[in-house]
Order: sequence, then structure tokens, then C-alpha cells
Amino acid sequence: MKNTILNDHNLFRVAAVSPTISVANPSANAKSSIRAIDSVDADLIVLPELGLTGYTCGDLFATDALMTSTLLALGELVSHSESHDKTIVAGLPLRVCGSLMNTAAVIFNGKVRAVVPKTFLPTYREFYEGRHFAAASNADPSEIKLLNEIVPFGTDLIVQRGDAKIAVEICEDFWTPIPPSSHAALAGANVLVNLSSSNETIGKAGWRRDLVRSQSGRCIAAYVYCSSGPSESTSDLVFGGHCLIAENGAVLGESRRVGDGETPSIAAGMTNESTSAETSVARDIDLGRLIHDRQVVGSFDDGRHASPSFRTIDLGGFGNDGQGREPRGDLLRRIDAHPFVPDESTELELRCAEIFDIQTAGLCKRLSRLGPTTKLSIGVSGGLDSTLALLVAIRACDSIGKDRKDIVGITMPGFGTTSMTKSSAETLIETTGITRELIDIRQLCLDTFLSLNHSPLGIPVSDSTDVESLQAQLQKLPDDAKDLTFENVQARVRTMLLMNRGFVLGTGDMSEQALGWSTYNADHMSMYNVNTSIPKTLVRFLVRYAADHYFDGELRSVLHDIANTTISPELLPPREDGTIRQSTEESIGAYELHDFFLFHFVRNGFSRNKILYLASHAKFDQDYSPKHIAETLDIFVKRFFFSQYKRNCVPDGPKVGSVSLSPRGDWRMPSDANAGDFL
Ligand SMILES: Nc1ncnc2c1ncn2[C@@H]1O[C@H](COP(=O)(O)OP(=O)(O)OC[C@H]2O[C@@H]([n+]3cccc(C(=O)O)c3)[C@H](O)[C@@H]2O)[C@@H](O)[C@H]1O
Ligand SMILES: Nc1ncnc2c1ncn2[C@@H]1O[C@H](COP(=O)(O)OP(=O)(O)OP(=O)(O)O)[C@@H](O)[C@H]1O
Ligand SMILES: NC(=O)CC[C@H](N)C(=O)O
Repeated sequence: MKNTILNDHNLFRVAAVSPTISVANPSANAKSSIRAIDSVDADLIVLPELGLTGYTCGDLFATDALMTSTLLALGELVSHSESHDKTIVAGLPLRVCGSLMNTAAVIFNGKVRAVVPKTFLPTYREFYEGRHFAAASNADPSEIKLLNEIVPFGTDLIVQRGDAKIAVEICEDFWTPIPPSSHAALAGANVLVNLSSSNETIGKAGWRRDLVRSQSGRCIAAYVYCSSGPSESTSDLVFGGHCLIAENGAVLGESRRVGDGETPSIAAGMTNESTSAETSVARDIDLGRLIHDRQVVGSFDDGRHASPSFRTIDLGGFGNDGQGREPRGDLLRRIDAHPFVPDESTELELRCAEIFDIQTAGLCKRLSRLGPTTKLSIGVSGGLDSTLALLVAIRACDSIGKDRKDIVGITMPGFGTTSMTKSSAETLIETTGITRELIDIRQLCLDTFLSLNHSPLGIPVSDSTDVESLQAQLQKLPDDAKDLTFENVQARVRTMLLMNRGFVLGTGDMSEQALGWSTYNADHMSMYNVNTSIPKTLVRFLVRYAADHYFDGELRSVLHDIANTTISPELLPPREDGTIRQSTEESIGAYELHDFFLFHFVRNGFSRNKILYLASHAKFDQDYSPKHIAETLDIFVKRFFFSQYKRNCVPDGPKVGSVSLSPRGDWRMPSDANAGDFL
């Protein structure tokens, strides 16, 4: 089958494999390398530095016998590459113009396609490479003869396979201030590989991991790192076999290594030099995400003019061009069903702490611009969003020494308010010690219906209708009753009451803004909105975090109750038994799906197909059929496009993460754009 599932979505499988090494024994190393290559199904396989000879050959590098058998071993890898479609990067010493160089050969489909020499040779402390090797220099030839073929040679080579643009550097190269891979990235390389031989000493693994992660982030690239392991000579040093894969600032995976506390099996493998001494890691790199990020971050290649130019060697693409391969099977990449909510509790807590602080700092600054007697009004519904905004307001006032009484929490029960949310709103206000106000908005709403000559949900009203009789009739309505004017009037009456008091703190969250799930010029508007960049799936965790860290007693338990409430705008009347009729998620689909779509559409610019593909690999809280996910995605896209006019005039508010919809900063989109091609 000449088709690839992964590459349709621009995923590129890379592996770093550190096979067992037999020091100074290239024929054995060719065999273990081939075993390793056969054991991994990947588009690109990176082997360790000088892996065909072993890194620790010392003065044996100067012997003819070692050089001859190295070339024979290389020939074996090259012949073997005719049997698969993987790109292999193998490390070996090579004589070039009379000097010995520490090089990496890129092998594909029966040929060496490129040879890259090491630029920075460590010759300090435990390293003596300057004794054996010459460093890459401008005087090097641009081609060499190798195995009877002319092969491009140099540090200016990018090997391209489909959208993957691969550049190679060798160990010490990336422990320097400006690694060669930085220049390669500026020239377009997006998969940076490092063949390494790195011994383990205290703390070095963390440093190495940081370098891999940060080089991938700085270069907006994938970084694939492969070090030789403890089967190297241990005369003085123990090499770790550490293999790492990072993508744009995040480590996607790493292998075991000497020193991680799990080494006995690695060491055991050494007794018979079997493959069990091997370490490896494989992951699917999302090239689409890298390409998108580089395009968006315009400053990425501003410095390109100061970098050397590169040559590209094109190996062809995937798919129908004759170079495709079988689907790769299971995806080797974790697809986070809840990209805004870290799974791990410590990380979640840190994230909540950071976000709550950013929200609070934003509001503190805004309050500092207002007079000291300014009151801050907030509509407290007993729901999640207004609770979070209220907690931020309290924390901000506490931090700047403003009296909590300057916060006016207004409960405004309407026709849709349930007794549960009303009472949690009242308890919330009471226990926080802020100023409390209660305004029943129903009469004002009824007056508005009369002025508009509007029959709410089809029920005729007249001057003789009173609030209680209307409420009683509303409660008898079927569950599917709908009336947008009825809902909007309530939301606008509330905002009118709030606005007429002065400074209003906004409560609407980012997911609602994405979906346009707010009433224009009502809950959509405020003077400052601390929730503007908070995704719905995170709100309840922020409320819990604040409850557990800043509040105690009854307030804490009220906050926990609120954090567990169904999400509803409560604009439609409750049923006769008092239960919520209108669940937002029943109307527009689950927020866990919408937040997933929001992340991949806005953050990564992914297509509908790609988002659906990723969703099919995510473990959501609920079981959704592929059809349901696709339908909900269509709702998301339609609503996202349609509601840009609302987002184009949102109040100020703090950005807290990489996804933000501020029309002044992160997301500028015409209100009249057509969603057709995105569906
Ligand atoms: N609004 C939001 N509310 C809550 N969480 C939000 C969020 N937006 C993203 N997140 C989450 O934050 C996490 C990290 O997001 P991800 O998109 O992977 O973020 P990532 O690209 O890794 O960047 C992490 C942070 O560093 C910043 N950065 C990175 C690189 C370069 C520069 C620069 O200025 O040059 C800045 C970036 O803006 C972001 O704030 C994810 O879990 C994501 O879901
Ligand atoms: N009964 C109410 N009393 C006071 N304010 C309310 C009331 N209902 C809604 N509001 C205000 O309008 C905002 C938007 O309300 P909506 O009912 O759409 O719920 P929401 O977006 O889920 O927010 P929340 O989670 O705060 O209820 C609320 O955050 C709140 O500030
Ligand atoms: N092989 C090398 O270039 C080793 C040097 C590098 N700094 C390391 O210890 O990992």
C-alpha cells in the first residue's frame, strides 16, 4: 500500500537508537546498527556519534585497518538501506583531504546522500578529539568520493524528505553558544539531529535535556538527540545512552540512560553485548505545527541574512510519488484531550497559581488607574465564571489594601435562575465580606417585553400580567422552548443595572468568546474582563485552586460546590421541579471538545481533517462517536466565524496563555469571513 496515514497529517516519525557498540569493531557495529534499524519503524533513524567504530577508539582512529573496516561497515548500512524507506544518520570517522574527520553520513535508499563533519571538537578535561580529528572548516571540499560515489559534504547541507528538512550536527556542536543547527534552522531545517557520545556525570542529563528542549524551542524545530551508551569503552568514562526527542520547546520523549536509576538492564545487556544494552526513543513529530509556528512568529528568521547559505538535497516526498510506505500503525505522540488542563496535579496547580496571579496583577494595575473610592461591580450568578472573577477581584483588593466592601456583588435573579445557584450566589457574597445587593430583574424584564410588544416564549403579556403568574406559566413550557429576545432582555437588563453603577468587572471566558456564547453588549461588555483569556475547561480548576489556597471555612466549601455545578446561562426558566432546563453543553456541545478545537485551530492553525484526526487519538472524558465530534467541530467553526463581530469589540483583559482571542493582539480576523472552506 503506497500511502501513509501519518504523513497526510504532516507527522514525521523520528527515532534515536543507540545500539550496543563493540569498540573498534565496525563489522559488529554494522550488524548491531542494522538490527537496531530493523527494530524501529520510523521515517528517520539517528544513530550515535562515531557509532560505526565506537567513540572511544583513541589512537586506533589512526590505523588503516580501522578505516578500511569502517568503510566496509558503511557499505553494509548503505546496501541494507535498499530494503527499507528509512533515512538513516550514522556516525563514522572519515579521511577527507588527508585529515581524519568526525562525520555523520545520511543514508537513504541505497546511497549516502550527504556527509556532515563535526565543527566543534571538544579538547578539554576528559575529551581529546583534537588529537584525532580535524574540525570542519571553510577549506573543506563541497563533495567527497565515498564508496565510489560523489557525495555532498559540508556543514551547509539540509536533507529534505517531504516537508521534513533535516540538518545534522554532532555532539559538542550544540553545547556551544551558536550551534550549527541554529544556522540550519534559519535556512529552513525543521528536524535537527545530533549524533552524540556523552558520558554521564552528576547533573549532566538535566543540562543535556535543557539544551535539547531549548534548542528545539529557539529553532522552532524538532530536535533528535542520540548518545552512545555504556557499551563504549569505560576506561575513564561511562557513556549514558541518553536519547531525547523534543519539539518546539517540549520534550516529547526520552530513553532510559545510565544514572536514571533503571540501569541494571542496560548494564546486564553488556555481559553478552546483546541488543538489550540498546536505548531508544521514537516519536511522531508534527511538522504542520512547526511550519505554522515559524510562519506566525515573523521574527524567527529576521537574522537569516547573517547566516551562511545552505544546499538542499531532496530525497523526494511520501505518498503517491513512489516513495511512500505502509502506515505506521499507532501514533507515537500523546494527543492531549484537554490541552488547557494539565493532567499532572503539580503542574495543574502551578498553572492555576500562575494564571490566577496574572489575572490579579492585571486587575490591580487597572484599579490603580481609578480613584481610591471607586466601587467595582460584578454580577454574581453563582456560576463558575462570575465566581472566578469575584475571587480575582477579592484577591486584587486584598493585595492593594482596598476595602473588600468596595466590591459590590449583585445578585439579579431572573426567570431562569434556579434556587440552587441563587443561594450559592448569596452565600458566596455573604462569606466573602463584600457589599451585597439583590435585585430581582423580572419586573424590569416584563416591562421591557411590554415596551417591545414581545410575547416571551410565545406567552402573551399585558399591563395586567404580573411577574409571578408569568413565572408560573414559563415553568410549564416544554424543554425545547426557545426565545432569543427573552434571553437577551434578561442579560441586557442585568448589564444595564451593573453599568449604571460604574466600573463593571467582566466575567465571560475565552471559550464563550470563541463560540460567541454571550449577549452582545450585555454579558459580553464590561470595563475590564479578568477572564477574557481563560478557557472554560480550566475555570473550575482555577476556582478550586483559589478556594484551597486563599479561602477557608464555609466559603471554601461553597466554592467547591460551585466548581461542581452544571454550566448553564440560566436564561430559560427552570423546570417545575426547579432543575436547570438549559445546559449550555446540551445546546452547543461539550466544552471539552470546543476547547480542544479552539486550541488546535487558533494555536496551531490546523485544518478540519487534521483536528478530527487528532481528536480520534484523544481520550476525552466522555465517549463521543466520530460523527458527533465532526458535528461539534462544525458547530465550533460556524460559531467561531460568525461571532468575530463580538470579539472585535471586547473590553481589555489579561492574556494568560499562548491561545488568546484579543482583537487588538492575538487574533485579528474580519467579521465577515466565510467559514465555507474551513468546514
Ligand atoms: N489562554 C490560555 N489559558 C490557559 N492555558 C493556556 C492558554 N493558552 C495556552 N494555554 C496552555 O499553555 C500551555 C502551553 O501552550 P503552548 O501553546 O504549547 O505554548 P508554548 O508554545 O510552549 O509556549 C509557552 C509559553 O511561552 C511563550 N513563548 C514561547 C516561545 C516563544 C515566545 C516568544 O515570546 O518568543 C514565547 C508562549 O507565548 C507561551 O506563553 C498549553 O498547555 C496550552 O494549552
Ligand atoms: N442571576 C444573576 N445574578 C447576577 N448576575 C448574573 C446572573 N446571571 C448572570 N449574571 C451575570 O452575567 C454573566 C453571564 O451570565 P451567564 O448566565 O451567561 O453565565 P456564564 O457565562 O456561565 O457565567 P457564570 O458562570 O458566571 O454564570 C455572569 O457571569 C454574571 O456576571
Ligand atoms: N562527544 C562530544 O562531543 C562530547 C562533548 C559534550 N559536551 C558531552 O559531554 O556531551
